Amino acid sequence: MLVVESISKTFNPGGVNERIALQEISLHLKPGEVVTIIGGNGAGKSTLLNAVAGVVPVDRGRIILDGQEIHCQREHIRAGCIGRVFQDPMMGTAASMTIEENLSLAMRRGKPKKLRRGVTRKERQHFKDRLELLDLGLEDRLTTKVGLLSGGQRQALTLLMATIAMPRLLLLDEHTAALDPKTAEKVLQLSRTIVEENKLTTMMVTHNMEQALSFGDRTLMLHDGKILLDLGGSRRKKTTVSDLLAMFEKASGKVLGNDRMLLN
Ligand SMILES: Nc1ncnc2c1ncn2[C@@H]1O[C@H](COP(=O)(O)OP(=O)(O)OP(=O)(O)O)[C@@H](O)[C@H]1O
Repeated sequence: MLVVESISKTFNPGGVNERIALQEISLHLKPGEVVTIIGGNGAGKSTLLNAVAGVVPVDRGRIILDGQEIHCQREHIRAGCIGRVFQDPMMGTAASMTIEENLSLAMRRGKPKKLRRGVTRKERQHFKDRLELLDLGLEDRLTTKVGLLSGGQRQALTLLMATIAMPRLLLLDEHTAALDPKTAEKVLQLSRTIVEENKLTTMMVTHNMEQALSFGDRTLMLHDGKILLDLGGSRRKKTTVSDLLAMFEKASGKVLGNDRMLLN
C-alpha cells in the first residue's frame, strides 16, 4: 500500500542552521493499516508526513503508494489521493466559502475539472448525510460561510473534507491538539469512526501517548529522524504509557525532559 524506502531529509544542508530531519526512514503500511506516530520535539514527525504529502521534497529515497512512485510528484497531484488534516483548524477549509462549496471542492479533488460549477441536488443530499455524522447541526447550515464556524466545527468539517473523496491515504498531523479537551475527544472519536468504517490507511501524529496506543493498530516512535520503536499486535496491546516512556529511554539512551509528550 504505502512503501517508504530509505528517505532522508536535511534542511539547510551545510549551513549554520543545518537540521537533519529524517535519516534513512523505511516504512511499510498494509492496506487499511492505521499507524500512530509519536516522538519528542523535533523528532521528524511532521517532516515525515510532509514528505509523504509532497510538501517537503526528500533528498534521497522513494515513496510508493499503491505501486506508484509518488516522491517526485508535486503536492497538488498527490493531494488527489492523499487526505490531510493539520493541527490548525483554520487550515484545510476556505473561510470565505460556504460549507457546501467547501465540500464540493473536496469531492472534486484529484478529478478532471468540469466546466459545470455549483452544487447539485444529489451532492447536497450526500453532504447533509455526511454532516449528520458530525452531530454538530451543520447539516442544516450548508450555506453558512465556514469562517463563521468554531475551531472544533471547522476541524470536524476538515476531517470530512479530507475523507469525502475516499483518499488512498489519510494523514492526521496533531489534528486535535489545538482543540479544547471535549471537542478534541469528539473529533478523535469521529476520526476513529470514519477511518474504521472506510478502512482508510492512516498515519496520525500525536503528542498524546495514550491516544497513540489506543488509536489504530500500530505505533511508531521517532527520535532524531529515525524510527526508534515500531509497536504492533499483542505487544502494543500490553504496552502502557510508562512502558512506552521506559522503551524510549532504553532505545534512545535519553530521558524525556521538558517535552509536550509528557504533558498528556
Ligand atoms: N522548514 C524547515 N526549515 C528548517 N528546519 C526545519 C524545517 N522543518 C523542520 N525543521 C527541522 O527539522 C527537524 C524535525 O522537525 P519536525 O517539525 O519534523 O519535528 P516534529 O517531530 O514534528 O516536532 P514537533 O513535535 O516539535 O512539532 C527539527 O530539527 C526542525 O527544527
